[in-house]
Amino acid sequence: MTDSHNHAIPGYTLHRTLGRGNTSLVRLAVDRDGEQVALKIPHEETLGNQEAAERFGNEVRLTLQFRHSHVVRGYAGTAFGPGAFLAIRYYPEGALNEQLARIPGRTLPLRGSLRILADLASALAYLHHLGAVHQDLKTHNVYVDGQGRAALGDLGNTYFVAQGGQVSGSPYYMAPEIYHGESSSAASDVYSLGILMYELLSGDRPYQGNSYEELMVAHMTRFPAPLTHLNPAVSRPLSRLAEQALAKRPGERPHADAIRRALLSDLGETPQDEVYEDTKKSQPAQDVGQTTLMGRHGPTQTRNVPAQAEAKPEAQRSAGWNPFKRRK
Ligand SMILES: Nc1ncnc2c1ncn2[C@@H]1O[C@H](COP(=O)(O)OP(=O)(O)OP(=O)(O)O)[C@@H](O)[C@H]1O
Repeated sequence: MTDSHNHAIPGYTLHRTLGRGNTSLVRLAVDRDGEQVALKIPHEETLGNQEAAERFGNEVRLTLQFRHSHVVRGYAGTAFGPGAFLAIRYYPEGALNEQLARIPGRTLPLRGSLRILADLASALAYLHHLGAVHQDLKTHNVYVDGQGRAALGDLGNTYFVAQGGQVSGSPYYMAPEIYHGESSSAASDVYSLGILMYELLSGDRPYQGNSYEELMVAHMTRFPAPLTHLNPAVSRPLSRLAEQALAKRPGERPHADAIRRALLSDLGETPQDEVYEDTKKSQPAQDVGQTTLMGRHGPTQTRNVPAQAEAKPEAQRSAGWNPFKRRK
């Protein structure tokens, strides 16, 4: 597409293209230790657009800052400038939407779905514990490894609630209050998790529409059938929680950790309290003026980068209709 993808990135040997998103090209690469990584390299258009460049910079910093087994692990990165990149764990199967597209009927075995959902609920509980919201939970941003364990990726729209941030989301997964123009919150992430629970456990997203407006009306006014009616293998308590996750009012939704516990119970496991690795909670994205380049074994180098711009008021939704496309 552009030159920005072809420049060398010190320390990496670039191999084939894994995928192309709106923001970046993703290449398979091998690092100095001979390990495979996925390298996200922003498009030239991304670097040339302040808002898009900030979103990429935000993804770099938060991915390197967060430490959780179900958040895609970041190894190294440069947040801004012509050498910007992000090295993350490589998932040979690609994103979950791509994995599902290869399966007849787009349905995983029940235990596989429960495990993925439990891992994602765990990732959300971690972000919410830190005071952050993800804003874009969907199968496109979920990566599953060979053991069937899931990690949440694409932190470009993630922000710390106390700092404020730009509201975003994908129409299929967006909570009613986001359609209303309100701020996102832990509860709006939980709503997206509720949509994903229906998608993975019943085989279909609960709300459909042929336009942004139709989908908005569906999210605001309709109620899906209980999950246990659509898939009798789902327990009643879990089914109830999925319905509560889709409550129209954010205050009526459960916490992500309650959903994690119910999912583990359906897997026949006794849920334990989660213990979090020490994440640099004191460095929310807007305050960080440096990007730390991390090796696999810790920080190796720092570079100055501009601090992120002030949070902007809500922007217009995108003109083109794509129910998976982020609302920016
Ligand atoms: N860690 C990874 N391992 C393997 N493949 C990956 C990985 N990350 C991304 N990909 C591939 O690259 C594609 C594009 O990635 P992604 O959607 O994150 O791009 P983006 O431009 O940053 O995102 P967006 O389109 O939301 O702005 C994915 O659909 C997937 O096929």
